Amino acid sequence: MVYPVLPYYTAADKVDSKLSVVGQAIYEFDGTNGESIVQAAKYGKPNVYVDLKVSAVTDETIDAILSLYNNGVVSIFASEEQGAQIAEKIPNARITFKISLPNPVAKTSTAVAYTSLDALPAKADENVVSFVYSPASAPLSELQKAVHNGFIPVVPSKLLTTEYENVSAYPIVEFLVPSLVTDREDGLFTTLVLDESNQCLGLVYSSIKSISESIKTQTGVYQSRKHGLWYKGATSGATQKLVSLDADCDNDCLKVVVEQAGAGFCHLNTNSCFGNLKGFSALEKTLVSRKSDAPEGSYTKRLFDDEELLNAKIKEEAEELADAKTKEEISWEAADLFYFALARCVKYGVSIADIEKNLDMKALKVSRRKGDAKPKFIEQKKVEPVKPAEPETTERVIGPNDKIYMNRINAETATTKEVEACLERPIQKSADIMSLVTPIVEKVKLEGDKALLELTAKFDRVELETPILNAPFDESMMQITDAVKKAIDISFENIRVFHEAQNQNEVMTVETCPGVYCSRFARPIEKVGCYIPGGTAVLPSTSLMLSVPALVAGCSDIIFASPPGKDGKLTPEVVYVAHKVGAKCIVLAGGAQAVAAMAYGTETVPKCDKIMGPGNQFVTAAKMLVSNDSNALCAIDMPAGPSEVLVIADKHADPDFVASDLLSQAEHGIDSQVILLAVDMTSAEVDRIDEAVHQQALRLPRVDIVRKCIAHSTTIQVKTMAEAFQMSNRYAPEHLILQIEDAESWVPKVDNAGSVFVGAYSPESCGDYSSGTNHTLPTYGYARMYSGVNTATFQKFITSQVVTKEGLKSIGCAVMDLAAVEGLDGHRNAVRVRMDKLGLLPEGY
Ligand SMILES: NC(=O)c1ccc[n+]([C@@H]2O[C@H](COP(=O)([O-])OP(=O)(O)OC[C@H]3O[C@@H](n4cnc5c(N)ncnc54)[C@H](O)[C@@H]3O)[C@@H](O)[C@H]2O)c1
Ligand SMILES: N[C@H](CO)Cc1c[nH]c[nH+]1
Ligand SMILES: [Zn+2]
Repeated sequence: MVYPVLPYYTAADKVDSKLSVVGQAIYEFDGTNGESIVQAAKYGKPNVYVDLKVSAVTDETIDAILSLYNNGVVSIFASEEQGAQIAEKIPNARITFKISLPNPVAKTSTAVAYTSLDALPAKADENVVSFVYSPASAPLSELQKAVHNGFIPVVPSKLLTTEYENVSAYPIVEFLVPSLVTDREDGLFTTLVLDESNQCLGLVYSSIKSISESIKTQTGVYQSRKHGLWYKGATSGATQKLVSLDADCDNDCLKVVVEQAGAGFCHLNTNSCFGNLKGFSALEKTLVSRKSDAPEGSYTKRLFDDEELLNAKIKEEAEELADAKTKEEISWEAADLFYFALARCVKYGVSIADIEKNLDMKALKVSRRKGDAKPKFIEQKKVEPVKPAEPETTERVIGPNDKIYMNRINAETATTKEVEACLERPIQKSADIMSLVTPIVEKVKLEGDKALLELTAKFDRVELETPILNAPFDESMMQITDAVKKAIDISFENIRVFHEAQNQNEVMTVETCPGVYCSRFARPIEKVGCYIPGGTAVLPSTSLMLSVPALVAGCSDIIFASPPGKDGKLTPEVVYVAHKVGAKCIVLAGGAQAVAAMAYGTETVPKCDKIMGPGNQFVTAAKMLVSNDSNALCAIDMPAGPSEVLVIADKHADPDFVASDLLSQAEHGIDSQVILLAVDMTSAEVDRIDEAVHQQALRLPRVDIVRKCIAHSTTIQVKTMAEAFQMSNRYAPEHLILQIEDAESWVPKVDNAGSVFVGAYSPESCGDYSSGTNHTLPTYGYARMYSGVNTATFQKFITSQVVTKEGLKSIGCAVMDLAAVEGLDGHRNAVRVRMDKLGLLPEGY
């Protein structure tokens, strides 16, 4: 049952919030005031009805009615004739037919409204909601009689709240009186108290007096069986704002909806008498309280303050939900999405009840009969506010049956901007990626192993019992074939030899002036973290590239980290290398969480002084994040992100070789990029490379990745070698391949690159695995200022000096003069006292 009175508002009436407890209202609609009805409907969130008061139902009226329905209007009260006209245009129109007695009742609707109180049927039809218009002069007793017979009186709103045309206002409670029944001896009404999300807070009792007080004060007031009237929260402070009142189907139980303040409803300080709220209501409550008093620096506070972070999380979780497949994954991802979505709602004061109201409103949507739309309506639909579309990507999509070829541009005819656009890396904006990675890093920092295990379950879809594998490693974990073992051993040795040659372990000493000896010596960094990627492909070669230089440098603790496979195990080749270099342990985790664990340490993961190694955008962003956190006290090698290659080729290059080099990097990942600078080549010559790319790509198992990478990779035709090197130096590629005549003679022109592959027989794969150079190299253009991993990456250099008496004589005055310029007398004095004792102090010092 709904509250048995329907307050009527004319266009001139002011909406009174007190009446919203009735939960419904009807507004007069003259064809022009639709917008204000929609606005009024939002006030107090009642069920909204509309009384149609137009002379004729025109197309404009229909448009306006459609808009009313679609903004949540429950039903339009209309004459039988106008109601029929509406129904003809809008198939699902919800109409309450106004029946003038003694006309026969045409039951074409689930609701009817009688236009006068006179000659009503004895009882309202149980299956139809029956309203009855009451004149302002109708005595309360007559209205109560109608209620008793099952009708809902439509009463001028003013009559319910104020003095109206010299008639005393009717207390709203009086409309409940004739309908409520109770079988209790004390005459009280059993009352359920609920919050706005329909969560039951508890069971109490009401009397007509307490209901009347409740409406008057707009708060929760009940009837205590021992203590009389009970103003909820009067002593505890846990007050209630009255939202609505209702009775159940047989009128013997009241439903009171409230907004509960303070600790909760129950005297035991729980949210409800059935314990604390759970699920959405609990989350909403927590977020609302965090919004007002989240501690500075907390994650929730950051979420509320940083719109970009919050929005990025919503998008990320939505994508993950879309990708989730199993029941567990879907519930996990949906929970994450709802959390961030609700945080955004709370930030803007939107409650779960508002969302539910919106859902109900959407369920009420109707549309015009097909083919009947008037041009004006179509235009209106066009301008309906829509969510701005995501910017469309201009990137080409290479489908499974399409030819796999690179974009092509001629630098001679293209603008500088167009060329630069082709050389832009296909990476996520750093602000976006940072906002994804920051909470991951924070979580591991705060929760240690627990977070590490949770994030591994989330991102790598594997549930582990421990995130660490400590040395000595079990033989069974490094079962590899002899051929692979031999390949690793050969590569190991070449890498060792090349990095040993770089080892500057001699003390370097220079006498800068007589008696002043300056030295520099290297010391290994003690604890080093080696990140070995394992997302789209596990890269045991990277474990060699990081740990062999660490071994050469003499680092005492070598810590590996690599994401485990779906079976929770590590690649045996990685374990074999870990064993070979004497690694202390292997962290079974990947991504930003592995980086955070090594940077801050956890219960099981040792804190590292420096983290090395390549990885995807999450890994690279996390490395940059922790290296900027002075609390982490952790350095990194460099930003080594998605692989990339730039090939400079001329007409002498073998198209198959060029294509194979481009593809060997394109297969790394969809965020990799490959660039070809074709120097003084004809279009036909470039076509041959394109053809080779297509043919070779089709034979690769990772062709799907290749397609996506090639779609944002370009061949740029340039005229001269000078132009090519200028462009390459600006791009600063991770790998530079020179497939040009007399390639070695061009090496001096290289200013910026991670590693250079010179001549037709130096494919990049050799450097990736076995030649001896390191494959962990700067990407994104960081080759302009960073070197690739080398032995020095694992060392720090300490300087020392010996200043003799003679030395003091050489530089003492210079030190004192500069200290005086800086106003640092203590510095000056440290030289002065010495020179004084030695009798070396010149006049004036
Ligand atoms: N520059 C170099 O020297 C060099 C060398 C070798 C490899 N690489 C590059 O390293 C990269 C390796 O990338 P990869 O993905 O294969 O392995 P990865 O180990 O770097 O990343 C995988 C991890 O990313 C995390 N992850 C995945 N999706 C995520 C998400 N939506 N949110 C948060 N975390 C997420 C997961 O935890 C997963 O373990 C490739 O781009 C390759 O080109 C570069
Ligand atoms: N080309 C990568 C560096 O960008 C390294 C690698 C490992 N395995 C194969 N390739
Ligand atoms: Zn590679």
